[in-house]
Amino acid sequence: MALHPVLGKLVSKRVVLASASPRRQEILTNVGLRFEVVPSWFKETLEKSSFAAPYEYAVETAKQKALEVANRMHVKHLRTPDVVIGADTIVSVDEQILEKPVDKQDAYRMLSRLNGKEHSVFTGVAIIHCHCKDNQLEMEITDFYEETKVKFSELSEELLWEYIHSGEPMDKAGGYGIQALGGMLVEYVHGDFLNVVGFPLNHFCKKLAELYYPPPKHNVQHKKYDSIPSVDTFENLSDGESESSNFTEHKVASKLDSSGMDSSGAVYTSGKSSAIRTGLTSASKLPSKILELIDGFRASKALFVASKLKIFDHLKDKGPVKAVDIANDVGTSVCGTERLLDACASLGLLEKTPQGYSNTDSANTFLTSDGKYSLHGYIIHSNDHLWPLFTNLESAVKEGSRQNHRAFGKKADDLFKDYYHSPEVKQRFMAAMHSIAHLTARDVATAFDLSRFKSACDLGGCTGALAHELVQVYPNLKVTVFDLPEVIANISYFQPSGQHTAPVTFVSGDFFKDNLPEADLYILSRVLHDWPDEKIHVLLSKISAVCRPGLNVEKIV
Ligand SMILES: Cc1cn([C@@H]2O[C@H](COP(=O)(O)OP(=O)(O)OP(=O)(O)O)[C@@H](O)[C@H]2O)c(=O)[nH]c1=O
Repeated sequence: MALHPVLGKLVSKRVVLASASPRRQEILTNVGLRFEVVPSWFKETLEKSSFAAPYEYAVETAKQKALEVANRMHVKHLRTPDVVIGADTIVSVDEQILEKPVDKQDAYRMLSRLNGKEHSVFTGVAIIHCHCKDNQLEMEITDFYEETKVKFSELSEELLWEYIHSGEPMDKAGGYGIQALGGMLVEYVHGDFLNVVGFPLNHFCKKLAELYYPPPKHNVQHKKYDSIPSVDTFENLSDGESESSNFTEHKVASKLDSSGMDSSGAVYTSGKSSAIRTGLTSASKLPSKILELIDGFRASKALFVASKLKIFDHLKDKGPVKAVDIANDVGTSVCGTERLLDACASLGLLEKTPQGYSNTDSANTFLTSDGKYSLHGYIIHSNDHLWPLFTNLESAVKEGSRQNHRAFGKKADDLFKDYYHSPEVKQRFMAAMHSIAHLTARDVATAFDLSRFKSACDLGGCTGALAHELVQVYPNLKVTVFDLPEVIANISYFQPSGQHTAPVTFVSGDFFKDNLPEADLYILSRVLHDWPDEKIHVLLSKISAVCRPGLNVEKIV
């Protein structure tokens, strides 16, 4: 594929995406780019009237976002990245710039302006190459923008409000997301679709091609790339030609050698430049997805162990702490702890400074055990339960059976009896289900329009995390959580505090044996995968028998 050679140039670099936009992360991940995400703290408050054209505002904002991250990482974390990418997407209509709406009324104002008209979406992008010289940060900034024209159909007030109530507009420039429900509002798109979504991938690759494969000096005016050069063009470029650039193939190769990526040794240890020249061995061919899969378990295990040792709890609300102090408090070896902490820092879970280690924002939010959005329970379940099972995956494939006997020394005839046989395992399992359900509940609840349903039954709904979110999103919905008596007896610990619990009721029973509570909508979330086909058939038949004719059934699995 033609784009890979140029993205391959980034393989050995520490690339940072200075953006919190999940769409940008997805667009770049989808093409195999490996990067850290460090959202920028730059406030998007530049004076719009001081820019001659809307795109200049987007480019400057993108640049400021990237500069803020590059400087912060250099100064605060002593982790100077090689490349920082910043982006800013704006919508422009009638010479006005629209960014993300601040509330529903603002979204309505924006969508009304776009209604029935053509507008432009501009994304400004900044690519900053960083070098650290004598502890000084040196930066080379490249920026560009891309424009895409989008036309909205004539839309009724009712439709606009329905769209606004879906929640989709709120984190999107212009108040719409073309990639999801907002796509239904759009009559045509002229230009790069991904530019509207938040990142002009094609233009980005062209820029990288210009940077990494600059035209030879004697021929500058003839060798401007109008489009992304083909693979052949890249492979024909000799090392000598590339040496004229700061970003040479040679540098890529030597970095890969020294970084200890021994799994690629066959490619890179046969001599730096010759390795690059032979067909198989271009940096573009580095199978980064495969390497990630090979090494992925180490990263998971580092996270699991740090969570198990409650290192993120230990660092919560503290300034930097030295490895030796953490080791003393946790009761672990100093050398082992230091290595684990370093691994966590390189995985972006901790920050490391000469003063010691501290939690990143996302560690504080997701990895401490008592946070509102803590994933601690799910991590511990993954470590204590799923890890030993997956270790026996080979036997599971060969034998076609569960591996509980190998992993835990006893057969699992009924998975849930197994979970609930001891209070400790039950608590762990419920905490795991609660943490992942709580975190994803809002997305699940808003992925469907469930407003026509008056009552719902969440079968196997455990602690009610999804149920509580559903009644928030659909105030007219009453939700019953149906789960085993052992579960229902233990739910109080997980209930949200405050007023909003009234429409959720808990009923205990076994959904294979007992009558199901009456409801317009039945939800099976994280349930079906646990059971063999015969059991699923029993369950779905029971649901089908109690479903009332005339009401649609949504399936959330
Ligand atoms: C028009 C449109 C925009 N977006 C999103 O709108 C945000 C723009 O805001 P931003 O300020 O450029 O970025 P951000 O989300 O605040 O992140 P950051 O880079 O950290 O400032 C980005 O998310 C884009 O995907 C869509 O997802 N779909 C669309 O059709």
